[in-house]
Amino acid sequence: MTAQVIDGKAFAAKIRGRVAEHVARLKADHGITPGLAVVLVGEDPASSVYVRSKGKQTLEAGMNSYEHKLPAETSEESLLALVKRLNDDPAVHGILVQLPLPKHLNSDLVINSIDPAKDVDGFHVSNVGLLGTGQKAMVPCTPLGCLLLLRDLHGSLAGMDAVVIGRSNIVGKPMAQLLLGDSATVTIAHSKTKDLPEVVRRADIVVAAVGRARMVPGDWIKPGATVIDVGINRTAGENGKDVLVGDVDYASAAQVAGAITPVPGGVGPMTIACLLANTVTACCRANGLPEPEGLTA
Ligand SMILES: Nc1nc2c(c(=O)[nH]1)N[C@@H](CN(C=O)c1ccc(C(=O)N[C@@H](CCC(=O)O)C(=O)O)cc1)CN2
Ligand SMILES: [Mg+2]
Repeated sequence: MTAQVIDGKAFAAKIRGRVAEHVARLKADHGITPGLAVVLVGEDPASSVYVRSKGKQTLEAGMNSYEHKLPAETSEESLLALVKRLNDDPAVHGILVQLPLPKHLNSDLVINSIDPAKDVDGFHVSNVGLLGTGQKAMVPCTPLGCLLLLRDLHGSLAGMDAVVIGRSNIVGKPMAQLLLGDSATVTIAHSKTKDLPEVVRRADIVVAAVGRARMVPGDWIKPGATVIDVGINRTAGENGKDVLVGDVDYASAAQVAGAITPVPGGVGPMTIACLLANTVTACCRANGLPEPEGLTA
Protein backbone atom coordinates (compact mmCIF):
# COMPACT_ATOMS: atom_id res chain seq x y z
CA MET A 1 0.00 0.00 0.00
CA THR A 2 1.17 3.53 -0.66
CA ALA A 3 -0.47 6.11 1.57
CA GLN A 4 -2.53 9.06 0.40
CA VAL A 5 -0.44 12.17 0.99
CA ILE A 6 -2.37 14.72 3.04
CA ASP A 7 -1.67 18.09 1.44
CA GLY A 8 -1.61 20.46 4.41
CA LYS A 9 -0.31 23.29 2.29
CA ALA A 10 -3.33 23.19 -0.03
CA PHE A 11 -5.79 22.72 2.84
CA ALA A 12 -4.23 25.63 4.75
CA ALA A 13 -4.66 27.83 1.67
CA LYS A 14 -8.38 26.89 1.59
CA ILE A 15 -8.75 27.82 5.25
CA ARG A 16 -7.00 31.14 4.70
CA GLY A 17 -9.44 31.80 1.83
CA ARG A 18 -12.40 31.15 4.12
CA VAL A 19 -10.88 33.41 6.79
CA ALA A 20 -10.43 36.18 4.21
CA GLU A 21 -14.08 35.85 3.11
CA HIS A 22 -15.24 36.16 6.72
CA VAL A 23 -12.98 39.18 7.27
CA ALA A 24 -14.41 40.86 4.16
CA ARG A 25 -17.95 40.33 5.52
CA LEU A 26 -17.00 41.72 8.95
CA LYS A 27 -15.66 44.85 7.27
CA ALA A 28 -18.56 45.30 4.84
CA ASP A 29 -21.41 44.52 7.25
CA HIS A 30 -20.03 45.80 10.57
CA GLY A 31 -17.06 48.06 9.80
CA ILE A 32 -14.82 45.80 11.91
CA THR A 33 -11.29 44.76 10.93
CA PRO A 34 -9.81 41.97 13.07
CA GLY A 35 -6.34 42.78 14.42
CA LEU A 36 -3.56 40.39 15.48
CA ALA A 37 -0.59 41.47 17.61
CA VAL A 38 2.50 39.25 17.50
CA VAL A 39 5.30 39.71 20.03
CA LEU A 40 8.79 38.41 19.30
CA VAL A 41 11.53 38.66 21.93
CA GLY A 42 15.04 38.13 20.59
CA GLU A 43 16.24 37.00 17.19
CA ASP A 44 15.89 33.23 17.08
CA PRO A 45 16.11 32.58 13.31
CA ALA A 46 13.23 30.06 13.09
CA SER A 47 10.98 32.23 15.29
CA SER A 48 11.78 35.28 13.13
CA VAL A 49 10.69 33.36 10.00
CA TYR A 50 7.45 32.21 11.63
CA VAL A 51 6.64 35.72 12.89
CA ARG A 52 7.27 37.20 9.44
CA SER A 53 4.95 34.60 7.88
CA LYS A 54 2.28 35.33 10.48
CA GLY A 55 2.39 39.08 9.73
CA LYS A 56 2.31 38.53 5.96
CA GLN A 57 -0.56 36.04 6.05
CA THR A 58 -2.54 38.23 8.47
CA LEU A 59 -2.35 41.13 6.02
CA GLU A 60 -3.18 38.86 3.06
CA ALA A 61 -6.37 37.79 4.85
CA GLY A 62 -7.37 41.47 5.11
CA MET A 63 -6.68 41.80 8.83
CA ASN A 64 -4.52 44.30 10.68
CA SER A 65 -1.12 43.05 11.84
CA TYR A 66 0.79 44.60 14.73
CA GLU A 67 4.34 43.31 15.12
CA HIS A 68 6.32 44.00 18.28
CA LYS A 69 9.96 42.99 18.07
CA LEU A 70 11.81 43.34 21.35
CA PRO A 71 15.50 42.82 22.13
CA ALA A 72 16.59 39.51 23.69
CA GLU A 73 17.46 41.28 26.98
CA THR A 74 13.92 42.67 27.43
CA SER A 75 12.88 42.53 31.09
CA GLU A 76 9.83 40.59 32.24
CA GLU A 77 8.40 43.85 33.55
CA SER A 78 8.48 45.57 30.16
CA LEU A 79 7.15 42.50 28.35
CA LEU A 80 4.24 42.31 30.82
CA ALA A 81 3.64 46.05 30.32
CA LEU A 82 3.42 45.54 26.54
CA VAL A 83 0.97 42.64 26.96
CA LYS A 84 -1.16 44.85 29.22
CA ARG A 85 -1.25 47.60 26.56
CA LEU A 86 -2.32 45.06 23.95
CA ASN A 87 -4.97 43.62 26.30
CA ASP A 88 -6.41 47.14 26.67
CA ASP A 89 -6.27 48.01 22.96
CA PRO A 90 -9.72 47.54 21.33
CA ALA A 91 -8.15 47.30 17.84
CA VAL A 92 -6.29 44.16 18.92
CA HIS A 93 -8.49 41.02 18.94
CA GLY A 94 -5.68 38.46 19.10
CA ILE A 95 -2.34 38.46 20.94
CA LEU A 96 0.45 35.94 20.72
CA VAL A 97 3.90 35.80 22.21
CA GLN A 98 6.19 33.74 20.00
CA LEU A 99 7.79 30.77 21.79
CA PRO A 100 10.35 29.88 22.92
CA LEU A 101 11.07 32.99 25.01
CA PRO A 102 14.62 33.73 26.18
CA LYS A 103 15.49 31.74 29.32
CA HIS A 104 15.31 34.67 31.76
CA LEU A 105 11.60 35.17 31.02
CA ASN A 106 8.88 33.09 32.69
CA SER A 107 6.75 31.86 29.78
CA ASP A 108 3.86 30.72 31.99
CA LEU A 109 3.67 34.10 33.70
CA VAL A 110 3.77 35.99 30.39
CA ILE A 111 1.19 33.76 28.66
CA ASN A 112 -1.15 33.92 31.64
CA SER A 113 -1.00 37.72 31.54
CA ILE A 114 -2.73 37.70 28.12
CA ASP A 115 -6.48 38.39 28.19
CA PRO A 116 -7.90 34.83 27.67
CA ALA A 117 -10.39 36.22 25.13
CA LYS A 118 -7.44 37.46 23.03
CA ASP A 119 -5.27 34.39 23.60
CA VAL A 120 -5.31 33.13 20.00
CA ASP A 121 -2.62 30.54 20.83
CA GLY A 122 -4.96 28.95 23.39
CA PHE A 123 -2.11 28.56 25.89
CA HIS A 124 -3.63 30.55 28.81
CA VAL A 125 -4.67 28.31 31.74
CA SER A 126 -8.26 29.52 31.37
CA ASN A 127 -8.39 28.28 27.79
CA VAL A 128 -6.67 25.03 28.75
CA GLY A 129 -9.35 24.53 31.44
CA LEU A 130 -12.19 25.44 29.09
CA LEU A 131 -10.94 22.98 26.46
CA GLY A 132 -10.47 20.26 29.07
CA THR A 133 -14.05 20.66 30.30
CA GLY A 134 -15.58 20.78 26.82
CA GLN A 135 -16.44 24.48 26.99
CA LYS A 136 -15.93 27.16 24.34
CA ALA A 137 -12.18 27.90 24.36
CA MET A 138 -9.47 29.38 22.21
CA VAL A 139 -7.77 26.22 20.88
CA PRO A 140 -4.00 25.87 20.23
CA CYS A 141 -3.31 26.30 16.52
CA THR A 142 -1.22 23.20 15.71
CA PRO A 143 -3.61 20.66 17.30
CA LEU A 144 -6.58 22.51 15.79
CA GLY A 145 -4.89 22.21 12.39
CA CYS A 146 -4.41 18.46 12.92
CA LEU A 147 -8.07 18.09 13.92
CA LEU A 148 -9.31 19.95 10.84
CA LEU A 149 -7.14 17.72 8.61
CA LEU A 150 -8.51 14.58 10.31
CA ARG A 151 -12.14 15.75 10.05
CA ASP A 152 -11.62 16.58 6.38
CA LEU A 153 -10.26 13.08 5.74
CA HIS A 154 -12.58 10.99 7.92
CA GLY A 155 -15.67 13.06 8.60
CA SER A 156 -16.45 11.61 12.03
CA LEU A 157 -13.64 10.41 14.32
CA ALA A 158 -16.12 8.73 16.71
CA GLY A 159 -14.89 5.39 18.01
CA MET A 160 -11.53 5.56 16.25
CA ASP A 161 -8.45 4.53 18.24
CA ALA A 162 -6.04 7.48 18.40
CA VAL A 163 -2.54 7.57 19.86
CA VAL A 164 -0.86 10.88 20.52
CA ILE A 165 2.89 10.47 20.99
CA GLY A 166 4.11 13.39 23.10
CA ARG A 167 2.61 15.19 26.09
CA SER A 168 3.57 18.83 25.59
CA ASN A 169 1.18 21.58 26.68
CA ILE A 170 1.34 23.10 23.19
CA VAL A 171 0.54 20.00 21.10
CA GLY A 172 0.21 16.61 22.83
CA LYS A 173 -2.21 17.41 25.64
CA PRO A 174 -4.56 19.71 23.69
CA MET A 175 -4.48 17.28 20.74
CA ALA A 176 -5.67 14.50 23.04
CA GLN A 177 -8.47 16.73 24.37
CA LEU A 178 -9.61 17.59 20.85
CA LEU A 179 -9.65 13.95 19.75
CA LEU A 180 -11.61 13.08 22.89
CA GLY A 181 -14.02 15.91 22.09
CA ASP A 182 -14.62 14.24 18.72
CA SER A 183 -15.32 10.93 20.51
CA ALA A 184 -12.12 9.10 19.53
CA THR A 185 -10.64 6.63 22.05
CA VAL A 186 -7.42 8.37 23.02
CA THR A 187 -4.08 7.19 24.39
CA ILE A 188 -1.29 9.64 25.23
CA ALA A 189 2.09 7.94 24.88
CA HIS A 190 5.43 9.41 25.97
CA SER A 191 9.04 8.59 26.79
CA LYS A 192 8.08 6.34 29.71
CA THR A 193 5.34 4.42 27.86
CA LYS A 194 5.92 0.66 27.97
CA ASP A 195 6.05 -1.13 24.63
CA LEU A 196 5.43 1.98 22.55
CA PRO A 197 5.51 0.07 19.22
CA GLU A 198 2.58 -2.13 20.37
CA VAL A 199 0.62 0.89 21.61
CA VAL A 200 1.10 2.66 18.27
CA ARG A 201 0.19 -0.50 16.29
CA ARG A 202 -3.32 -0.42 17.81
CA ALA A 203 -4.06 3.05 16.49
CA ASP A 204 -6.29 4.08 13.59
CA ILE A 205 -4.87 7.59 14.04
CA VAL A 206 -1.27 8.32 15.07
CA VAL A 207 -0.30 11.89 15.95
CA ALA A 208 3.48 12.12 16.43
CA ALA A 209 4.62 15.18 18.38
CA VAL A 210 7.81 14.23 20.19
CA GLY A 211 10.45 16.35 18.47
CA ARG A 212 12.74 13.42 17.59
CA ALA A 213 13.70 12.93 13.97
CA ARG A 214 12.19 9.81 12.29
CA MET A 215 11.47 8.18 15.67
CA VAL A 216 8.38 6.31 14.47
CA PRO A 217 9.21 3.65 11.85
CA GLY A 218 6.74 2.17 9.38
CA ASP A 219 6.58 -1.18 11.18
CA TRP A 220 4.92 0.53 14.18
CA ILE A 221 2.01 1.65 11.98
CA LYS A 222 -1.19 -0.37 11.59
CA PRO A 223 -1.89 -0.96 7.90
CA GLY A 224 -4.28 1.72 6.63
CA ALA A 225 -3.88 4.02 9.66
CA THR A 226 -3.77 7.81 9.35
CA VAL A 227 -0.45 9.34 10.38
CA ILE A 228 -0.23 13.01 11.39
CA ASP A 229 3.38 14.10 11.80
CA VAL A 230 3.81 17.26 13.86
CA GLY A 231 7.62 17.03 14.06
CA ILE A 232 9.84 19.64 12.44
CA ASN A 233 13.42 18.46 12.91
CA ARG A 234 16.41 19.91 11.10
CA THR A 235 18.96 17.18 10.34
CA ALA A 236 22.01 16.93 8.10
CA GLY A 237 21.02 15.71 4.64
CA GLU A 238 23.12 13.48 2.37
CA ASN A 239 24.65 16.48 0.61
CA GLY A 240 25.63 18.06 3.94
CA LYS A 241 22.80 20.59 3.72
CA ASP A 242 20.11 20.72 6.44
CA VAL A 243 16.88 18.91 5.64
CA LEU A 244 13.58 19.09 7.47
CA VAL A 245 12.20 15.75 8.67
CA GLY A 246 9.29 14.75 10.86
CA ASP A 247 9.00 12.51 13.91
CA VAL A 248 7.87 9.71 11.59
CA ASP A 249 10.12 7.85 9.18
CA TYR A 250 8.14 8.95 6.13
CA ALA A 251 9.63 6.52 3.60
CA SER A 252 8.70 3.39 5.55
CA ALA A 253 5.46 4.73 7.09
CA ALA A 254 4.07 5.75 3.68
CA GLN A 255 4.30 2.08 2.61
CA VAL A 256 1.93 1.01 5.40
CA ALA A 257 -0.32 3.95 6.32
CA GLY A 258 -3.60 4.78 4.60
CA ALA A 259 -2.84 8.51 4.71
CA ILE A 260 0.11 10.55 5.96
CA THR A 261 1.16 14.17 6.31
CA PRO A 262 4.53 15.07 4.77
CA VAL A 263 7.15 17.28 6.42
CA PRO A 264 7.34 20.01 5.25
CA GLY A 265 3.94 20.79 3.76
CA GLY A 266 1.70 18.85 6.16
CA VAL A 267 0.82 20.12 9.62
CA GLY A 268 3.19 23.14 9.58
CA PRO A 269 1.17 25.38 7.22
CA MET A 270 -2.02 24.56 9.16
CA THR A 271 -0.59 26.23 12.29
CA ILE A 272 -0.64 29.74 10.83
CA ALA A 273 -3.92 29.16 8.95
CA CYS A 274 -5.53 28.22 12.28
CA LEU A 275 -3.97 31.24 13.97
CA LEU A 276 -5.77 33.46 11.43
CA ALA A 277 -8.98 31.48 12.01
CA ASN A 278 -8.63 31.93 15.79
CA THR A 279 -8.13 35.68 15.34
CA VAL A 280 -11.38 36.00 13.39
CA THR A 281 -13.13 33.80 15.97
CA ALA A 282 -11.81 36.00 18.82
CA CYS A 283 -12.96 39.13 16.98
CA CYS A 284 -16.46 37.71 16.42
CA ARG A 285 -16.76 36.64 20.06
CA ALA A 286 -15.61 40.08 21.25
CA ASN A 287 -18.29 41.73 19.12
CA GLY A 288 -21.09 39.23 19.80
CA LEU A 289 -21.18 38.19 16.13
CA PRO A 290 -21.57 34.69 14.63
CA GLU A 291 -18.29 32.80 14.37
CA PRO A 292 -16.97 31.37 11.10
CA GLU A 293 -18.20 27.82 10.62
CA GLY A 294 -15.85 24.85 10.31
CA LEU A 295 -12.83 26.75 11.60
CA THR A 296 -13.20 25.96 15.29
CA ALA A 297 -13.19 22.80 17.37
N1 LIG B 1 3.39 31.31 20.29
C1 LIG B 1 3.66 30.22 19.55
N2 LIG B 1 4.92 29.81 19.42
C2 LIG B 1 5.16 28.69 18.68
C3 LIG B 1 4.12 28.00 18.00
C4 LIG B 1 2.80 28.48 18.18
O1 LIG B 1 1.79 27.91 17.65
N3 LIG B 1 2.61 29.60 18.94
N4 LIG B 1 4.40 26.94 17.15
C5 LIG B 1 5.77 26.70 16.74
C6 LIG B 1 6.25 27.52 15.58
N5 LIG B 1 5.27 27.88 14.55
C7 LIG B 1 4.48 28.94 14.79
O2 LIG B 1 4.68 29.74 15.64
C8 LIG B 1 5.27 27.27 13.25
C9 LIG B 1 6.03 26.17 12.99
C10 LIG B 1 6.09 25.64 11.69
C11 LIG B 1 5.38 26.21 10.66
C12 LIG B 1 5.49 25.73 9.25
O3 LIG B 1 4.79 26.22 8.38
N6 LIG B 1 6.38 24.79 8.97
C13 LIG B 1 6.68 24.37 7.61
C14 LIG B 1 8.18 24.30 7.44
C15 LIG B 1 8.83 25.62 7.71
C16 LIG B 1 10.35 25.57 7.61
O4 LIG B 1 10.83 25.37 6.50
O5 LIG B 1 10.99 25.78 8.66
C17 LIG B 1 6.12 22.99 7.33
O6 LIG B 1 6.08 22.18 8.25
O7 LIG B 1 5.75 22.76 6.18
C18 LIG B 1 4.60 27.32 10.93
C19 LIG B 1 4.56 27.83 12.21
C20 LIG B 1 6.71 27.00 17.89
N7 LIG B 1 6.44 28.26 18.51
MG1 LIG C 1 11.82 30.57 30.63
